[in-house]
Amino acid sequence: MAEIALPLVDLSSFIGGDAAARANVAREFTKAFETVGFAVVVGHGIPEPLIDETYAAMTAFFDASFEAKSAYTPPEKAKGRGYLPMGIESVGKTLAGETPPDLCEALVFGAPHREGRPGHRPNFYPEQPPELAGLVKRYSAEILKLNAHLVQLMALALDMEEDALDPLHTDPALTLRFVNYPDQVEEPKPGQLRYGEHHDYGTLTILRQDAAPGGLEIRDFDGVWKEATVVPGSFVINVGDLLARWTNDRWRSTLHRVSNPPRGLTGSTKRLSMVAFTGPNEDAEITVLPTCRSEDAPAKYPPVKAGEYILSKIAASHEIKAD
Ligand SMILES: O=C(O)CCC(=O)C(=O)O
Ligand SMILES: [Fe+2]
Repeated sequence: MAEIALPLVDLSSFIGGDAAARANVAREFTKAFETVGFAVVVGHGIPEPLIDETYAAMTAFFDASFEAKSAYTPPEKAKGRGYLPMGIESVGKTLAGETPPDLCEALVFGAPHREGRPGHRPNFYPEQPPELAGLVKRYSAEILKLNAHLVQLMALALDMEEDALDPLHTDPALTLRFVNYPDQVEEPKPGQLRYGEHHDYGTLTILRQDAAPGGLEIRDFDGVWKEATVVPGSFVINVGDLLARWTNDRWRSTLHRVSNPPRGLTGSTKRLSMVAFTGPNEDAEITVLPTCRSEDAPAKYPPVKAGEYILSKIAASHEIKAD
């Protein structure tokens, strides 16, 4: 499998830099998303100890028994919150037809910053390990801070004033998905992957991956699957369908998947990812940006409401069988 080094962007000179430094980062950002649809960011400002502690708490949660974890599966068996055991999701389904279930289990939290508000379904916080709930809330708050920088970087990178998109992100969408990909004792079925090929749905996805074998692969321009190299201390950021649409496909929502580890490494291939899917305010109207259309390249998409668009994508392709 060929490897691809994703374009590396150092955010520290955006977060703390002057106008010239910020413009430079914006140029790198747009180049990455116009070509690969993915970037690796360092200098992101999220404290490494918090990331490590959250990772360790999630490892402890997934190491618990199936019975203990299942106490946090919501009755509706939908993807938006709680514990999702292995066997009920097959993300590649709509693209590749009926495919065997993905070889992962997940713990999902919907927008912790909206908790307690009318209409917000409560999240399920495991009681063990006891530090997990607090860590999820702190991690979520840090991701939101980073996202606020990324929203400004996005605006600048798309040739707007850097605060142009702020009003659409006063209460941003956020889903946190912690995913455990167990060591594969049994050989996967034909066509079965850790996580099947898919696009993300929102604007930017912010992913912390570890260095376990059997990792992220992206489909490059040439149609060839390539393994993304892992940069310690970084986040992988990629463009989702809503953002591609917003930019009239100037930025790419690139197909990606998580591969199975080599059989020869069985015994040491457990992988844990921490994924944050972000989006604008639920009621934001997403109309192709004026800087991404022209007389020669008119808008390809009618306006949509951000929240409705993401929900319809989830409903269409992540349909889950209730038993
Ligand atoms: O675990 C990973 O590296 C990627 C997961 C992913 O693509 C997703 O959750 O959408
Ligand atoms: Fe993804």
